[in-house]
Amino acid sequence: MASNGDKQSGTKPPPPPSPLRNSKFFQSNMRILVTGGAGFIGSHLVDRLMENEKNEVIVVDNYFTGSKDNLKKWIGHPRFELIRHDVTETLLVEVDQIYHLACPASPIFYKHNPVKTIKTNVMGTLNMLGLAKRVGARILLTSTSEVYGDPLVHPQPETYWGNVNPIGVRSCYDEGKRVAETLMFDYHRQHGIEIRVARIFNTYGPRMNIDDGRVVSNFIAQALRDEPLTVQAPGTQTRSFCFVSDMVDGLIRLMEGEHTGPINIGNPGEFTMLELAETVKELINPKVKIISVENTPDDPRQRKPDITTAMELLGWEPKVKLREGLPLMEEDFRLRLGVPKN
Ligand SMILES: O=C(O)[C@H]1O[C@H](OP(=O)(O)OP(=O)(O)OC[C@H]2O[C@@H](n3ccc(=O)[nH]c3=O)[C@H](O)[C@@H]2O)[C@H](O)[C@@H](O)[C@@H]1O
Repeated sequence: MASNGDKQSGTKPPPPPSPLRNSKFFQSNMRILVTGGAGFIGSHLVDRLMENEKNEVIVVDNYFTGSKDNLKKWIGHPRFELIRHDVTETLLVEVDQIYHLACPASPIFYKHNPVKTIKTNVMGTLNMLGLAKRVGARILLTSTSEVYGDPLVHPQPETYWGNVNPIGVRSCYDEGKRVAETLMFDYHRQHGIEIRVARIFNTYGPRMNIDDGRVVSNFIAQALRDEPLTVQAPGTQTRSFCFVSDMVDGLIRLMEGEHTGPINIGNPGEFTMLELAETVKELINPKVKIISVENTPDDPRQRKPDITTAMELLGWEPKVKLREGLPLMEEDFRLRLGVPKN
């Protein structure tokens, strides 16, 4: 299919991996770099990668939205290394795989410093591609469903080119990720880099920043604090929420598989924001009020992944339903907010 650029003609063979890989005398582990590894999805990915004793994991993070707390169980582990580093600067490390996640992902954070957000997407991705080229590593970019903008096609397949405002307040993120995808495919075609591109749809789970402004974290924190659930108008806008363990499973399958992507990774269960608020109210705090508040510009009106490609090429589909995932996140938020269950 057209969206799987690995079949393109004219692609150069990939740069050779380190000679140590073929050494008869030295059996080294697989070295994996995770940028943004102290963040929400990144830290869950690190947990999964560390479970495999053949992996050494290097995390780089600038801690803008990530936190060392998310990785505390690995600090000091002989197969783990944590580096404070901003991906807009070059990085020289010897690795076999790069999971490139670094970028603020919550709208309030990425809009806080839009110039830095687009620099992270453009220069950060260029730097990681430069590294992949130098050391012959395979690189996976976590792109986003935001590349579809306010989609006119529903659900969104990878072949849809999107409906994005290039000069809006979300563009630093949406267009930033679109350029990052372009860079990935240009490096693949021009330099033979082994690439993987995932388009992540809204993801939730334990370790999300409590006050990061995203809808699931907002509603759960509000329900636990006995504050009204703030549904941004009109409330009929939809999203599809993927539990973080499913997301990590999809990312690893993509990295280990044979397809460049882009591939949508998300849960096709679609909910309006009003439905989500009602579900959180029912599951967590039936006494809480639901109120309507003003929305922000360019908010996509509907979003749902078409995951046919992920099912066919990766044998992947999400397992955790929203009603199963919300209580797991509630448990984590209760611990962090100090609100015990009655
Ligand atoms: O996962 C994705 O695909 C992308 O979605 C997010 O963007 P968005 O879907 O707008 O995420 P939220 O800020 O959680 O908003 C979702 C919906 O909930 C609504 N919302 C948000 C917060 C709130 O308190 N109440 C509320 O009704 C928003 O208006 C929006 O319609 C972020 O841009 C990225 O994390 C990510 O790449």
